[in-house]
Amino acid sequence: MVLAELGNQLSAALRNLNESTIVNEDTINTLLKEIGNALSKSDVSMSLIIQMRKNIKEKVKLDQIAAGLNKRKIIRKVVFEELIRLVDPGVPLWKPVKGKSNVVMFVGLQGAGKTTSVTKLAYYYKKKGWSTAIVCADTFRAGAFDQVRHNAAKGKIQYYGSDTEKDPVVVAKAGVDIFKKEGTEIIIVDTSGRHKQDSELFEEMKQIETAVKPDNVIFVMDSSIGQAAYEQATAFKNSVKVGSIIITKMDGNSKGGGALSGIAATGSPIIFIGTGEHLTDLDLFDPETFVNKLLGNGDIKGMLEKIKEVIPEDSSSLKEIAQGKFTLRSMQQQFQQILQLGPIDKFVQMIPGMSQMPQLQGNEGNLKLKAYINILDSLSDKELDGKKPITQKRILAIAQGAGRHPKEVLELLEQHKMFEKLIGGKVPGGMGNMGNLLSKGGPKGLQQLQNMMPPQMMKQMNAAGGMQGLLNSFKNMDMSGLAKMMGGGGGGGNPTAGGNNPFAKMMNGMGGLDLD
Ligand SMILES: Nc1nc2c(ncn2[C@@H]2O[C@H](COP(=O)(O)OP(=O)(O)OP(=O)(O)O)[C@@H](O)[C@H]2O)c(=O)[nH]1
Repeated sequence: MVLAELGNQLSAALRNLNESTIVNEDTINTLLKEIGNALSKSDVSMSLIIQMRKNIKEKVKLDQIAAGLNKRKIIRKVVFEELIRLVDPGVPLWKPVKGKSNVVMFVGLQGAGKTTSVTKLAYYYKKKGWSTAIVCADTFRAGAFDQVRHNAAKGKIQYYGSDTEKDPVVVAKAGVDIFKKEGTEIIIVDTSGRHKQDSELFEEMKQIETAVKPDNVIFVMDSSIGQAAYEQATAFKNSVKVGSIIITKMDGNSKGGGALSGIAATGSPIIFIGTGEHLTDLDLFDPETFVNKLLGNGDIKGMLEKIKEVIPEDSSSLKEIAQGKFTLRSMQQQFQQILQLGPIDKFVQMIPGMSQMPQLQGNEGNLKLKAYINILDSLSDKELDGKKPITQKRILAIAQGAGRHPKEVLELLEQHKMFEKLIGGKVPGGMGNMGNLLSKGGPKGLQQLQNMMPPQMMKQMNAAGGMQGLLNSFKNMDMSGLAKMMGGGGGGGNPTAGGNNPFAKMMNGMGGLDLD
């Protein structure tokens, strides 16, 4: 993950603060030094670091903190606020207006990820019910229009471009006019990549801006840009009215701090981050969530949003779950929905403390899920609905039909039995009531789910058996181990172990949702 190293070092600095026996000026100076070093190693510009250290110093006045107040907590809060300030210039986010044409122009350095992000953004709004279109005004790079054509086709998005017209201003204006006339709500203009030194290309960019009068100019920045970020971003800001930022390739391993300096240079807020090459690899940016993830505190908000996106409130499997039933068909439906969450590894990273686990790279969870879906697809309707038992002979036939090992079929059936028990409320501390929450309440139910999460989640997670075991459970889709570890009691363990532990309940609840 980009900025992972920075996150580790900042977390370590804050841990040192927690572990220090006394808190005095020396403690603060040491902390500031460690934070400064971490930021500097990640390519954050020196002027930003100096400013941040000054701000922290000014806000933390040890001699003015009343006796009895927790100094460490106050310092941590100030550091957190200042980290947020690094990624949040405090400017309101641009929001398109429904029912009118909103023109968005993309600018950025060559290869920053503009064309990819243009399609992702168009797709994002399309999925939310907006009419969207792409205009390719990159007449400079050979193949740019083909790339737009190809990407747009993938997302079934309207597009405009020209194979013959060489003047990008003409193409941009013509495309925007056409889509405006059609009443398209989001019209995104992709422009060619340019470098600070390309004065001609910068002039051309200004002309496109004048011609299409964008409601928002989005500056696309590659997270690996490094120290050059500030200067480059300033050059763009001085030429066109940069209103928002998208940082791309956040799924990579770059240091990432340079991009943070780019934010300061433009004074514009980040609206999205690119987290992969696929159409859906675009995440809304929320400064607080970002810093929480950076410090390994997880992203519960994002996790709930994702669940809300893929599990419809009227899902028949949720209705069944609410009634304490869980058939293999429900399991099949839920697995399919979970796959829509994207890579499971990414999802798991939203859980506190797991964002920086190197073991989470890869796609094993999804492969397992797909294997299970293959097996479930080989079942007959009666078997899926629990109207016919699955015999030994059938297990062999199902395995053959799905192209999987019979052991995996057995494993799946065992998992199903365990979920069935949990959902049926046969396991104390199980998820009987979770199905209700989610199926009846929809988003409200999710809110309740969120409320059930204890603040000391991380502590409990560690106390409950350690990260590695938990991680393995996630990766192996082994809910029984996970439930046991959380004190829940699935899969033949002590069924009463869950007690009133809310975290155990939550994990059991997730078991019912097949999030693992
Ligand atoms: N891993 C990853 N790759 C990305 C992301 N965004 C873009 N890319 C890749 O980055 C490369 C360049 O992306 P483009 O969208 O072509 O970049 P561009 O800014 O339009 O390029 P020019 O038109 O030449 O300026 C492509 O290989 C993309 O697949 C991202 O968020 N993550």
